[in-house]
Amino acid sequence: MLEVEGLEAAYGRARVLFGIDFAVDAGQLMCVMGRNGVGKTTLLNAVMGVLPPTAGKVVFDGRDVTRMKTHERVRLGMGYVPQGHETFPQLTVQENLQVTLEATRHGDRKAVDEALEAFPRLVPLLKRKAGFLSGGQQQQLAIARALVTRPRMLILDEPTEGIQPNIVLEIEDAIERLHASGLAILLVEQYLELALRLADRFVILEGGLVVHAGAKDDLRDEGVGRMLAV
Ligand SMILES: Nc1ncnc2c1ncn2[C@@H]1O[C@H](COP(=O)(O)OP(=O)(O)OP(=O)(O)O)[C@@H](O)[C@H]1O
Repeated sequence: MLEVEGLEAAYGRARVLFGIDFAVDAGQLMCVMGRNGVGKTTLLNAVMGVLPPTAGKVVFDGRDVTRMKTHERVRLGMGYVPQGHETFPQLTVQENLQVTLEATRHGDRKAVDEALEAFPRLVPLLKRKAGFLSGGQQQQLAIARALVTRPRMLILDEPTEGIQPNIVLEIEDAIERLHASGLAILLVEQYLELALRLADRFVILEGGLVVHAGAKDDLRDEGVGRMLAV
């Protein structure tokens, strides 16, 4: 469903990705792991066209999307939730979802209800401004907004980072349910326990390269722990 081939990216002259290869099959949950600063966020930004790659290819559902704009990729079914749970702080929860719906091509109002089913905690907060939500609630809203676009693949950058523990569990449960419902997911996650719970497959980045890749059970290898240890 998603193929990333020889992907390279840079900030000005500073090269960050040096030829990344991996693929995510339909319905699969792929976890991108690695220590701070190895290029995980850069990889997602390059996959989504937020940072145009300097070399390589991104293919989604058989279409080469490497040169497409981010919004065109979203229309094709790539739902992106960047790091830092971005929402419109001055708009209410309802308005945040509505604005996203209006930007979609399908325009089906039921998509808002479906997104809220994934995050029922947001229902009593519909009239509250997003800026007044807790970090965890904002993250739920950010994922719900991506769901309103009816993605075929959800791309999540450290969705539980810096979030209070009781909501972390809710977010993990929601990701697990979305995955169980057949949605493909590309998840950046630093923590081994979470990857062990959710991932089908994983890649570990180091210095802008994939240094290890495998199936969930390979995450128990001793060497993997060393690659992730700070
Ligand atoms: N906007 C930017 N301009 C210049 N350099 C950047 C920029 N964003 C990131 N970098 C650098 O690129 C490298 C990879 O950063 P990136 O954020 O992709 O790593 P990461 O693995 O996602 O780390 P973290 O887990 O801390 O988010 C780092 O050396 C970082 O300093």
